[in-house]
Amino acid sequence: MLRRGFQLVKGLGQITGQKFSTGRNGITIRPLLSTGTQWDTGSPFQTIRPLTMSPWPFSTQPRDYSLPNASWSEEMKRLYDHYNALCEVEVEGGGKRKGPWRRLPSYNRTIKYATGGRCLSKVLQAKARLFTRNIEEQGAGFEYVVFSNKQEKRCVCVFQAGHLLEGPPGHVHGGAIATIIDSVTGTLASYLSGPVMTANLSINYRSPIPLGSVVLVHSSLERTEGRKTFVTCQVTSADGSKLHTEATGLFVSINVGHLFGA
Ligand SMILES: CCCCCCCCCCCC(=O)SCCNC(=O)CCNC(=O)[C@H](O)C(C)(C)COP(=O)(O)OP(=O)(O)OC[C@H]1O[C@@H](n2cnc3c(N)ncnc32)[C@H](O)[C@@H]1OP(=O)(O)O
Repeated sequence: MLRRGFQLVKGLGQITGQKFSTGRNGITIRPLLSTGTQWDTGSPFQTIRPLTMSPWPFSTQPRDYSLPNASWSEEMKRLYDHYNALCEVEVEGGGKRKGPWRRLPSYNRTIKYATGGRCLSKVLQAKARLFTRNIEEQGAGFEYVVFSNKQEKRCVCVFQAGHLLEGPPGHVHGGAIATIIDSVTGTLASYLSGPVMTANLSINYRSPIPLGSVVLVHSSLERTEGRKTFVTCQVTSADGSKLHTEATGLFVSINVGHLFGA
């Protein structure tokens, strides 16, 4: 029992990136370090609330996949530069200040404890990767960067679809399009409403997306109703002249304990 308790504490330290002090019997007393966003995970860790979550609970510095890499086409880089420039505005006297847009960093891992109320096995902990960031070869899968505008409650994603995302010959698979739409709308919903899960995604495919092309995924808040966040989404060609896909999404706010079986 004590041994199990110690394992839970050790595991929790891995989630939160914190060190916990232990008493003579190896029982947790209090966190030694407390920074970052507070997340109440519910059971099975009720004895050591309040929990705090560091932004990155792993020891090595993660790669930010939203930054340009060698696989990005000229079009992708141009659009990145365009939206990146909107993240800062010039002020009188020559300085700059933050603009209305933000580039959202993007990593290939989430927290180690993710499902079913149980700790993931060590193998899963080590191997789990975010679905959209799990292809090592640059440019082969999902290359994308999301910019958000909190004031206007919308975001735009610049998305370059790599050769491993083929569905119909020479064009992007519908499931891959659904994936990027879920990611972008989900990012907007969680940016505006905190932790959410996709409850419903409704997609109309209007025209195929050529493999290797760069498209824009626009997402806007439609409305919120209690725990429900409704968003809309349009995927267009880079110049906006062609509508490829449109979608609506419903995201339901969750207590993070939902993911831990609480
Ligand atoms: C920057 C960081 C980035 C992070 C960026 C990460 C981006 C990736 C985003 C990926 C997101 C995913 O893929 S998430 C993975 C796919 N999704 C899932 O696996 C979700 C599985 N479903 C669930 O866990 C659950 O059903 C929930 C959480 C969705 C809802 O369950 P619940 O919490 O018990 O809530 P419940 O009472 O059922 O519903 C609450 C309200 O929503 C309504 N509601 C619930 N489901 C539906 C539905 N399908 N269609 C219509 N309405 C619905 C209910 O009628 C109710 O309305 P009312 O009575 O209040 O009016």
